Amino acid sequence: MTDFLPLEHLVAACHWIGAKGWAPATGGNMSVRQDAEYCLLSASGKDKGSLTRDDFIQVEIATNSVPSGRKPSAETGLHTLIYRLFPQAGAVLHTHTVNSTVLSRVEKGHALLLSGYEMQKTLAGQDTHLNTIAIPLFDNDQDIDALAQRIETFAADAPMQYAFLLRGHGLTCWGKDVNEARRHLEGLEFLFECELQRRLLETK
Ligand SMILES: CSCCC(=O)C(=O)COP(=O)(O)O
Ligand SMILES: [Zn+2]
Repeated sequence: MTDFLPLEHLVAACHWIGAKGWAPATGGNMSVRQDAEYCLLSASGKDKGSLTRDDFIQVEIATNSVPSGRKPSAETGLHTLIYRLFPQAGAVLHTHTVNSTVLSRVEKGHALLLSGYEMQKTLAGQDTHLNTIAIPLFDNDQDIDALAQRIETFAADAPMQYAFLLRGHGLTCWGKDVNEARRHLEGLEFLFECELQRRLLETK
């Protein structure tokens, strides 16, 4: 994979995610779009904080087929779904943070609602704390094809932007490029921390 700058950006993002402790014990996976047909996905089962460019595997977006025969992320089907649903999505980051894991269990509804936070403006197109941002929240499933199908069905009726949460599992977010996906991840993670602390304090 020579001279593909977005992959360099993705590898740097993986190292940053690892340093933050947001992909512990091989959790998490990351990808970047190559073109309309292919993406590059992190290899399954590796420490995502120390990936190199050789740890990224080409996957066909339409079919999840892997020309090399190597083993990309077990959650490949969620990344390719995002690239199919959103032709403008250029990168996808999935993390296992404590905040997203706990908050997605504490919240019993089908979305996490965020409002009143200035940091909502870290999300593309948001220009005020007065909006309510709904991050869809899906029950986790070990059957990734079934999970992807559930998310696709939801997205057909309710346009998704930025991210979704998997209950007790983590956050999957995306952006037009690696930098935007990274900003969405950092912004959402900050908002989740605020929301968790607000809920803790307000229930005392
Ligand atoms: C080790 S955590 C369980 C699997 C998971 O949720 C994950 O994000 C990592 O899976 P991968 O196959 O991408 O390594
Ligand atoms: Zn995961």
